[in-house]
Formats: sequence, structure tokens, C-alpha cells
Amino acid sequence: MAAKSSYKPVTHIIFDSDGTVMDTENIYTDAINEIVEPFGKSYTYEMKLRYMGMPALQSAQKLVTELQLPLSPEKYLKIFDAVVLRRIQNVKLMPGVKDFILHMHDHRIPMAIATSSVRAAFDVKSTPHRSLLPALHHVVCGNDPELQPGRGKPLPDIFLLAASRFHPAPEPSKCLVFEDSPNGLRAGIAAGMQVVLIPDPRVPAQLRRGATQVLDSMADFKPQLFGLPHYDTCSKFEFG
Ligand SMILES: O=c1[nH]cc([C@@H]2O[C@H](COP(=O)(O)O)[C@@H](O)[C@H]2O)c(=O)[nH]1
Repeated sequence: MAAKSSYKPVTHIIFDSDGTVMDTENIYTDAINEIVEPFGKSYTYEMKLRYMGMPALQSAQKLVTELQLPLSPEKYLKIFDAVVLRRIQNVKLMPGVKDFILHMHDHRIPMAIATSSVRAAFDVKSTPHRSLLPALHHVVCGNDPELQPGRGKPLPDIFLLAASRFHPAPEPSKCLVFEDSPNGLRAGIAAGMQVVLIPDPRVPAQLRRGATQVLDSMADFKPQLFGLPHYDTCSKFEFG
């Protein structure tokens, strides 16, 4: 963990979604294995480390090439979307997420999501948790018309776009990113933001480098370290 003095105060929060807010990463692993296993292939965690957080088409192109699947990336993506859709209907939130979002909302801290997931998939995943959505100022998805194709995480574009959509827009240095993936971590750093990384325990140390703080769970986050309101009181109200 970095020394306390290395944390700088922030005013805005930007969450990654998959693996950070939504507990989807095992679902993606299982879905991809379901597709590739009939071809005698497997989706290893080493591959996942490189693909997590990438926009769907980019990761489909890489996967089809790397595993030499007899499918076009577009065809693979169609199958992937169908397999994932079956599995993401009742996706759970990651530990500590609901309490943290409600607490920050109580204190009027502006929050957004920046996810490489396409909007239609995000809508399905967020349906069971729609009561939390009003706490977010906005959600930027990977197929946003203002994002250039091919410029997904680890490039900074999606975080910079998410920051620019707050009113008024903060400096990137005033935004705190929550991420789980190495690609997302690199994107947040490239955007000039501090990044709290909440990785799967299998993410190796060298891929955690540059994170402002590494946590096991969002429930362990101490907002006061970043000038955010600490958990002194219960949430004043619940949604839904
Ligand atoms: O094992 C994987 N997990 C996640 C992804 C990609 O990461 C996106 C989630 O991005 P984010 O972490 O920004 O929510 C998914 O939609 C998918 O495109 C992937 O390719 N492989």
C-alpha cells in the first residue's frame, strides 16, 4: 500500500463496471470457455489478464487470432453476446459497492461509470440494481458515439470522456478511478487520475504497478484518505 501522504484529494469518482461494480468476471471466463472448448481450446487466466477491460470487438479479434478459432471476430462476438446474455441476467454487485455508492451519494459526491461494455449489455447487467443508477451522474459505455473505435482501455479516452461529462467538468487529477483490470489501471493512469485497484488475487504484482492503492474489496476503502467524506453515519436514505 502507498504511504498516506501520496494520496491526493479528489472531488469526483469514476467506476469501472465489470469486475469492479458488477461481479461479472467469472461469468465472462465461463462464457468464453463454453465457446472455445468445443474447438479444443481454453481461455487461460494469463490471456484474461491481457483481455479484461478491452472493448468487445478488440478482444474478440485478439482471441480469435490467438486461439486460431475457425470463426470471424464478428461471428465469435455474436455467439459471445448470446452466451453472456444467458448468464448476466441476475449478476450480483461486488462487496462493499452498494454501501459506498449510497454513502457518496448522501454526501453529493459526483460519480460516473466508464465501462468498455456496450450499452445493451450494461443495461441488462444493471437491471437488478437499477435503484442505484440515480446515484450516478452518467454512464459511459464502450460503444459511446464520442469514443473512437479501437481506442479502448488501456488508452485513457473513456475516462477522459467520463470526466468531461460532469457539470462542471473536473480536472482529471480530481477524479478517482476504481478498477479491477490491468488494462483499466493503465487507462486511469494515462488519463492522469489516481486509481484504486481492487484486483482478483491472481493479478501479479507487476500488473498492479502504478496503482495509487490496492485493496481486496471496496468495503476496505477509506474515503477520508482522498479527502472524501468518511463513513461517520448511516446512509440517510435508500433508493427503490
Ligand atoms: O475475460 C474477459 N473479461 C472482460 C472482457 C472485456 O472487458 C469488457 C468489460 O470492460 P470494463 O472492465 O471496462 O467494464 C467486457 O465487455 C469485454 O469486452 C474480455 O474481453 N474478457
